[in-house]
Amino acid sequence: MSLKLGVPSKGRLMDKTFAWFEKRGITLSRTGSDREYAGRVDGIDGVSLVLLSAGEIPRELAAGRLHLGVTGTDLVLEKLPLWEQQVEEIAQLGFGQADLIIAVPACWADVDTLDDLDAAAAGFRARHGHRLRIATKYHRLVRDFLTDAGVADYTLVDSQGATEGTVKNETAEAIADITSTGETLRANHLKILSDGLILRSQATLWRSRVAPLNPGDRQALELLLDRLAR
Ligand SMILES: Nc1ncnc2c1ncn2[C@@H]1O[C@H](COP(=O)(O)OP(=O)(O)OP(=O)(O)O)[C@@H](O)[C@H]1O
Ligand SMILES: O=P(O)(O)OC[C@H]1O[C@H](OP(=O)(O)OP(=O)(O)O)[C@H](O)[C@@H]1O
Repeated sequence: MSLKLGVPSKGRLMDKTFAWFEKRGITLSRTGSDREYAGRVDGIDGVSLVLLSAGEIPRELAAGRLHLGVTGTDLVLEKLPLWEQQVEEIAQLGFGQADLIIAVPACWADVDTLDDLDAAAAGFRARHGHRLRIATKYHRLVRDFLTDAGVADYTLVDSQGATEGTVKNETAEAIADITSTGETLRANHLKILSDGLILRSQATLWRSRVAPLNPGDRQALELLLDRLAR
């Protein structure tokens, strides 16, 4: 057995995570072919690298199959309702910053706030006979946020990618998604509600509170955390 560290298997989070560990004297690398999801850890003993989807890391930490994992705050809070009992935040890594927001068509001149959205939703239902649709993959976070804001007359439609396109494609009237530069929103003629910020997210190193640790794992964990804290 060894201490299992989960890291996103591709894209911006993987590269920046590798660089973050490298700066602290721990080399993470992919081994084998480009398509083989195998990796290794150099610079510390007793730690193995698990490459997997950023979206699956919260579940693996909560199930205790990973001891440590790097993924965004947004994904942990969305996927783990009891996240504080299941994982502990070890370090915010200073990259992968993105805001989870609610956006509507830029041409909706009368809708700039959540109250406006609430009013528009009631009018929409009266006119169209069905509820205003909000496309998102962040179902739990969006529902909780809108409940707190007193917005009720809407329905969520699932969108696992290219969410900003759903409005043009007429499968939703509004969206809730992450934005970083804002370019995707602008390109799709959407505007953020002035009070529509649900969450600020960034890549974070998490520790599972439930993963079993044998004495060797415990030693490796202490050593690793000590190295990362320097
Ligand atoms: N444009 C962006 N800028 C910065 N961070 C982003 C951006 N888009 C996504 N992220 C962050 O990256 C993390 C992974 O996002 P996402 O689930 O979209 O991954 P993915 O690349 O689609 O990977 P996978 O499909 O394998 O899960 C999330 O925590 C998210 O907040
Ligand atoms: O504000 P911006 O800098 O334009 O970035 C925001 C975009 O980045 C993410 O998409 P990603 O590239 O992960 O693709 P996806 O649509 O498949 O989620 C996110 O879902 C937005 O669409």
